[in-house]
Amino acid sequence: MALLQLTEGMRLCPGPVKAARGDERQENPGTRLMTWKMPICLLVPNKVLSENFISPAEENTLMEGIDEIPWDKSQSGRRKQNYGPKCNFKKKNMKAIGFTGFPVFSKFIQDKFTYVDILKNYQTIEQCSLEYDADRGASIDPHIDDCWVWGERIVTVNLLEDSVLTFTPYCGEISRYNLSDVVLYPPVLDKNGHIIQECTNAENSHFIQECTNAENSHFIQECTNAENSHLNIYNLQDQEEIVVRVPMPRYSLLVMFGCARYLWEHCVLREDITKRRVCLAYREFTPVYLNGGQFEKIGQEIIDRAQQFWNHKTVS
Ligand SMILES: O=C(O)CCC(=O)C(=O)O
Ligand SMILES: [Fe+2]
Repeated sequence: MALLQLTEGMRLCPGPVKAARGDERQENPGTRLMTWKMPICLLVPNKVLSENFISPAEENTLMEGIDEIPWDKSQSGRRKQNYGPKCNFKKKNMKAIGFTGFPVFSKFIQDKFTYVDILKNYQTIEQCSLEYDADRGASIDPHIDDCWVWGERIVTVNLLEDSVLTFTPYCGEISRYNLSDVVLYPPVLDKNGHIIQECTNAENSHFIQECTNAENSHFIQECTNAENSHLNIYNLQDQEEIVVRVPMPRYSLLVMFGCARYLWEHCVLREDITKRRVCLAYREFTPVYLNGGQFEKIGQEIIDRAQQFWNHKTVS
């Protein structure tokens, strides 16, 4: 399956996020935020997108199943269906109880992950359907997905309409989002998006120590040094004014990792929901929950549950 490295279609927007969200649209209600007058292509390393990951027929199958399951209300006008362990990110507490795996109609998506190089050894431990309805003004605020339990590769499959993931550099506290935990475990992918083999070799009991050496690990240092960081190209004074717009076409798969995962916050703006968008979001464990990791035991219990698939028509 072909994977496109996303270098085009990203826009460096001159101006604060607030202006990007509202002002320009009010002046020009017909224009989309993507059509900036002075687009500058910005290579954000470590974001990969596979277009047409699923077919229209597969989307139909998914949506039929999804809409037969009740939705839960979520924040910012979203609705969700969440399958995974219960996590308290502040207390760093995780419970397997209540997690019974995933709806069987969505299994083919996880099966397809096997053919994506960048998703080698990807074991989903959380799958979440998210619905954004324009009538409810749905959006998701800028954030970084938790770094204590959720691993490097965050995957989304995009359904029903094209949308955009908007990135802004994160300049806040390292304690937020449990970002400080990132240095405690090895990266899964190098900066070119290649799997770091030694780190996924379960037989190598010292893999954590090996891979947390200065050369391989510590994304935060690695990505902010002059050589690797594309942020530095622009010699940013006001980092909060940088906005990168990443298209998420309908039917596509998007994998966020490395710098895009740890150094940028991402959000979906209300303006980028035309009618109704649904996405499936997938998460894997951080290495401390995997083979040889400190919390392998609870990790294995959850992985056993994550390998179950149930029929929503026969299970209540
Ligand atoms: O809707 C999306 O594509 C992003 C969702 C997201 O960022 C999240 O669930 O953490
Ligand atoms: Fe997220």
